[in-house]
Amino acid sequence: MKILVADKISPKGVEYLRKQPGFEVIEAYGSSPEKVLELVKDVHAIAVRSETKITREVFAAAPLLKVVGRAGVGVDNVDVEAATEHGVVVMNTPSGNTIATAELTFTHILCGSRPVAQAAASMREGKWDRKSFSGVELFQKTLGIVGLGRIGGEVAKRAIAFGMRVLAYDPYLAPSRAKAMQVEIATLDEILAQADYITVHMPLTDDTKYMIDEAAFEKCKKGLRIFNCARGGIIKETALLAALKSGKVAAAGLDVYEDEPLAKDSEFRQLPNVVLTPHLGASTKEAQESVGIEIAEQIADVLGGGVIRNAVNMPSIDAAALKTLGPYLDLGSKLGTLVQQISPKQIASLRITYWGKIVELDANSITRAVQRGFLRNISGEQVNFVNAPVLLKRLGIQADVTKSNTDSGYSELMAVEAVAADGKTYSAQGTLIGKGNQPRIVGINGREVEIAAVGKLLVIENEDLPGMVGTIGTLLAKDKVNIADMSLSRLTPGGIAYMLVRVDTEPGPAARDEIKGNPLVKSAKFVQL
Ligand SMILES: NC(=O)c1ccc[n+]([C@@H]2O[C@H](COP(=O)([O-])OP(=O)(O)OC[C@H]3O[C@@H](n4cnc5c(N)ncnc54)[C@H](O)[C@@H]3O)[C@@H](O)[C@H]2O)c1
Ligand SMILES: O=C(O)CC[C@@H](O)C(=O)O
Repeated sequence: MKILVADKISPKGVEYLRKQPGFEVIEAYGSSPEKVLELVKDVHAIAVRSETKITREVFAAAPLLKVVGRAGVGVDNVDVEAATEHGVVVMNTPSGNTIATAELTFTHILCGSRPVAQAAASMREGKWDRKSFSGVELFQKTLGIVGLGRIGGEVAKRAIAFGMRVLAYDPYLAPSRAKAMQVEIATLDEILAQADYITVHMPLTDDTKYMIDEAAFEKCKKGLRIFNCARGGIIKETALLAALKSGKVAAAGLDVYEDEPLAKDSEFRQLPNVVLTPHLGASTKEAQESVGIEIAEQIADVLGGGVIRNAVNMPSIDAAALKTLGPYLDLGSKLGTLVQQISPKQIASLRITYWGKIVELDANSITRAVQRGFLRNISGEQVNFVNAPVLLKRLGIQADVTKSNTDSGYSELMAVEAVAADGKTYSAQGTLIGKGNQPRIVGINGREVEIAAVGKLLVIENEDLPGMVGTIGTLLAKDKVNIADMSLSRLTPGGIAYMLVRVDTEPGPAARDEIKGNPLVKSAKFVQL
C-alpha cells in the first residue's frame, strides 16, 4: 500500500507508517498541484497538514485512494464533498493542538500589550531604545472571547490567571458551562463595547465570516487590541487595516489570514502595531507529535481494515454496513442541519425519534449523523461522527433518542426536534422515497410538507392569503433566483401557512430583506442542506 505524506508531519508519524508491513511511504512536501495529481495516481492514502490542497481533481486522479488524513483540525484544504462522492474517508485529529493554539493566542495577547517583537527587532539593529516600546498591563483589563470552545476555554483559564475580567460570547453554549469556566456570558455587542482585548475562537462559517467588520469596530473602545488565531475571514481584513490606521485598534495579532500564504505586499506587514505569525497555532513539538502520530495510526487502521476514527465524512462502520446505512445517514445529517438553521442559537435539547424500518438499523450511527449535521454550522470541521455527542454535551445540549413502535403513516420516518430553553420546539421530519432512496422532508414545525431534502431552501411562514406564492416568486425572480420546487402547507384556510421553496441559487441580502420585510410574512429563513 502506498502512502503519500504530502505535508511535513512529525517524523514519528512517518516512522510509524514506514514500520507497518506492506506500507510504502513517499514523502513529497510543497509539491505543485500538477505534481500532486501525478503523485496520487497509485496511492491508497494521503497525509496532509494545511498546505496541500486535496481537490476534486485529486480524487478523480486517485482511483486507489481510500483515506485522506489531516494532521490537525481544519479540513479546509480537502474537498470533503468530493471525497465522500469517491467513497474516500477524510479524517482529522480534532484535539491534539488545542493547548498549542491557546498558548500561541496568549503569546499574541502578551505581544499586543508589550511590544516584545518590535523591541527585539530594534535590538537586532544594534539600538538601545527604551522610549519607543512602552506597553500596557493585562491585569484588570477586560478580555472578550468570541467562541468559548476548546481553545477559547483554555485562553479563558490563562486570562483569569493574569487577573483579567473575561467576557465570552458563544451563542451555542449553555450559560451553566460558561459559569463553570468562571467567565461572564455576554452578547457580541456587550463585548464590542466593553472589551480592551478581543480574541476569536470559532470556525469560519456563513455565520462567523466577517463577524468583526467595519460596523463592529465602530462599536469598540478606542485602543482595542484584537487577535485571530482561529481562521482568516472571521475578522474582515480591510476593516481591521482601517481600524489599525485610524488608531481605533491599538494592536493586533494574527496567525491566520483570508488568503494564505499572506501576500508579500500585504499592508499588514508594514504596520508597526501588528504582530503576524504564519499559521503557527499548532506548531509545537508536542502538538505536532501528537497529531502526527495520531493521524498515522488512524491511516494505518483504515488501510488495515480496522476501525475508522475521527472521520469527518463517515461513521466508524465497515463498508458493507455503510452501503445500507448511507441514505439514512444522509437524511439524518440533512434533518439535523435543517433543524439547526430554523431554531434559535441556544437550545436545551435535541430529540430524535425513529419509526418503522429505521428502528431495526444501527440507530447509533444515524443519531451521530443527525448530531453532526446539527453541529456542522456551529463547530465546522471540528465535528465528526466520534465527537458529535461530546460536543453537544459540552454545549450543554441534552441528547434524547426514541425508537417508536407507533404508526407514523410512513414505512420509515425520522423526526428531529430542537427544544429551546423556553420550551418552544423546532422540528423536521423526513423519510426516503423511490428506488434511489431519495431523502424527503415531510414535516416542518408540525406541518405536513413534501420536498426533496437537498440544496438551498427558503422556509417561509406567512399569512394564508391569495397572491402570496406570486409575491414570493416575483421577489425571487427580481433577484434572478430560479425556483426548483415548492411545497405549501397550512392548518386552516386563512391561518398561518408554511411555504418551502427550493431554489437553484442563494437569494441575495436585498431579496431576503424584501421577503422578510413583507407584512404578510411572519418569518423567512434561508437554509442550506
Ligand atoms: N491557528 C491554528 O493553527 C489553529 C489550530 C487549531 C485550531 N484552529 C482553529 O481554531 C478555531 C477553534 O477551534 P476549537 O478547537 O476551539 O473549536 P471548538 O469547536 O472546540 O470551539 C468552537 C466554538 O465556537 C463556537 N461558535 C460557533 N459559531 C459561533 C458564532 N457564530 N459565534 C460565537 N461562537 C461560535 C462554538 O459553539 C464552539 O464552542 C477553529 O476555527 C480551528 O480551526 C486554529
Ligand atoms: O499547522 C497546521 O497543520 C494547521 C493547524 C490548524 O489550523 C488546524 O486546523 O488544526
